[in-house]
Amino acid sequence: MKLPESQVAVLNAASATDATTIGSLAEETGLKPETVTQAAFELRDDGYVTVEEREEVEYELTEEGRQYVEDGLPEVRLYRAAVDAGATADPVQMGQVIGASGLGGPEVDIALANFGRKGYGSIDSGELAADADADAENDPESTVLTTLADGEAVEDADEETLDQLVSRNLVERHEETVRSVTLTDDGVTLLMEGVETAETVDRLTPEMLTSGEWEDVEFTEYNVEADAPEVRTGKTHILRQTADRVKDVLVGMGFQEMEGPHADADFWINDCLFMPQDHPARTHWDRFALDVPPIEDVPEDLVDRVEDAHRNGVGPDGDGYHSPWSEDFARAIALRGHTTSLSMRYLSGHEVGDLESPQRYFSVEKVYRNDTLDPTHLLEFYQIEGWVMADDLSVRDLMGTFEEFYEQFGITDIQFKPHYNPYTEPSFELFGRHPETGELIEIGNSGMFRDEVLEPLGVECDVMAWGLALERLLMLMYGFDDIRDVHGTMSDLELLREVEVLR
Ligand SMILES: N[C@@H](Cc1ccccc1)C(=O)O
Repeated sequence: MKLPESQVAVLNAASATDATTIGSLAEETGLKPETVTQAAFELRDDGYVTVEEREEVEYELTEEGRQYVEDGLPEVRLYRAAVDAGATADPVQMGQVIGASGLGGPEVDIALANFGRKGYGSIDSGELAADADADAENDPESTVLTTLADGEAVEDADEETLDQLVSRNLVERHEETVRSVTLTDDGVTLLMEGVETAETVDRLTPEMLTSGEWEDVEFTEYNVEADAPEVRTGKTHILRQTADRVKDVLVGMGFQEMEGPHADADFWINDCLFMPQDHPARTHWDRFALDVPPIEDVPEDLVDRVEDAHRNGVGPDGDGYHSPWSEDFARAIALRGHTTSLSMRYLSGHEVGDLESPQRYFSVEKVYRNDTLDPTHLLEFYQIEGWVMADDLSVRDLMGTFEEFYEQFGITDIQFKPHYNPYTEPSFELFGRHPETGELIEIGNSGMFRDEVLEPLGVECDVMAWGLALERLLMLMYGFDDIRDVHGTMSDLELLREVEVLR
């Protein structure tokens, strides 16, 4: 019988009476663990060995854990110093105990937090009292750390202590699948009958192609189940990937990209949009105001026209808001709550000069809102802003554009709901169905800019516009139901590492 070299090596190294781990087989044969695993699976498929799998948990000291094995846990050192200072009898000034303990830097906070948690004593108005009955010399966490440092197994240690050490980042927990190989009767028979090494080739090379050797060699079969080393390279976050894809799609639809400041004048964020200065969204509740000098660079004549629109409206039947309007208020700086500020900058001619119809512009940029965090709201998110300027636009154009856009992401059942914005008429909210929960979720807001917006800007044709949430698009594409899984400090790293990139 002829078998590939690695299989022959594994057969010879395996035993019929004891299960041998892939690790020991790799050591004995001098082959890589993944090669041994592959050979073992192939032999198993032919009935010559059995492969047993077991999940094993291993614990390893971290750098900090190792440090504490040498120096003692900070809370234990604090307790010793407290006992020496007589804090078991009467409370002692905390500063004195800390000084005597030799603890410094972040260790002090660590010591204090764990001192209290473990019941070694208490701290009250700057004084530290130690509990005389506490047994800091037999601290279970210290014991586990020393056991690990001695290279001994900690399987018997209390689960809670291990969890605590892992959460303190003193110990790392590794879980792995350990496979062991045992010869079957057929395997033993095969060995007794004798096996020879077959020359198999595991990859095709350019040399083999040119020499024609490929025609005669025997190729190793692929085993897609074989363990391969896990490679964790850096990769682009799916939010960024999706943002890039959105940009590509919009560029493909003939749009140009807008750029502009994250911190901007209220003038561009709100006033140009005919948002009354006493609008609820303009109060400090929603807005991240910045304590910086007001903007200087705004065209005076535009400020006048915008003020006039607010006070008197536009057109012969125009009517303004009859509410206060102040230029200082307009010039104050805040983090933009939407990127419609960019649309205003571009439509006014302030960024790239006066624009001739038709035009299409977009941005995929961050916006900031003082919202309450929940599964669908973050304090900052990405908005897909866009507008089309043309001589004669209708709601059908708006809807058609969204259908065309979302279709590129596999989303074909967009729904529209009439809405109100101070700056568009008519206005529509967009909804899409969440692929997992089946719920309709809001994915954007849109409309045709009103004359009160366009006239001061000097735009004489129609403009349809929108702001779509990139994170919501992501939810529809990937089925996430909590946006905090992909964005921010609570993100689920495993999910981000493993999520398949949809193209
Ligand atoms: N600014 C709106 C989106 C929008 C932009 C342009 C026109 C209409 C709506 C929002 O943030 O919800």
